[in-house]
Amino acid sequence: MIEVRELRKSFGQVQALKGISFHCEPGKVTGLLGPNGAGKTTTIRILSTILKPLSGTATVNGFDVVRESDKVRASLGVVLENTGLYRRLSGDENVLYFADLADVPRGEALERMQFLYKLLEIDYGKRQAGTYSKGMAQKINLVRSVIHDPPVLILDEPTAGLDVPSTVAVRTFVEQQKEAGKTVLLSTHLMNEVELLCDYVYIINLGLIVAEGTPEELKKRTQSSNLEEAFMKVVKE
Ligand SMILES: Nc1ncnc2c1ncn2[C@@H]1O[C@H](COP(=O)(O)OP(=O)(O)OP(=O)(O)O)[C@@H](O)[C@H]1O
Repeated sequence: MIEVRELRKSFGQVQALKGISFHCEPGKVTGLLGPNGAGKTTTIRILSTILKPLSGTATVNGFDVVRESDKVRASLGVVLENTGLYRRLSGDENVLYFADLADVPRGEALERMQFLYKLLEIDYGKRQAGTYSKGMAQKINLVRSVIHDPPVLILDEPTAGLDVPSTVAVRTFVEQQKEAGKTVLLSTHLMNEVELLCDYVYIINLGLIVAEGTPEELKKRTQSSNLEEAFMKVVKE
């Protein structure tokens, strides 16, 4: 579960978040959509405890992102476009290093790693991460993000710059996490991704939530034949 209430954040004169509220439920994929500069990354950085809000509250798995940041981090898997893998380590070593940091027993970590490798068709875990293509690295990054089996998963543009097979792998992963009952927050610019994956969507613009609903509701409300059109109408308003 993620609960965000009246979250505000400024960078100097720029009001990146002007009091946004939303929530994400277990077993659902919630989309956070918005044009460039809308405030999506700022929101995700606050939820990941990298940034502190100016005011308002946010909880992840019931823990406050400011007062209980350790518990929030333990509850969270975060996938960013930049994978940040250690290039000199193999994929396996990257994954297991994270498992160690999260105090996951080795047997459990290996079992989970093998399950996810199979799901994502990873057969290159023994190779140095520095030799991976972007898609290969992102798939290892997905495994690493959930090796501690967190109840909440946040993905920021997880398919940016990936080819079709890698994009499909990311989607398979998101669907599996949803089926496993995880709370998933997905930030993306890709409307077909939203249509395929998201149960509920919040559209953010200029630091405010300007619309919310299921993809179907948003299309209906804006009398649009597709989500891209609905998005454009909402953002222009
Ligand atoms: N560290 C920072 N210093 C100054 N301004 C910032 C900083 N981080 C974000 N901003 C500003 O805050 C606003 C929201 O930015 P944010 O990165 O959250 O948007 P976004 O929705 O993630 O955009 P994109 O889709 O381009 O990634 C923008 O006006 C941005 O320029």
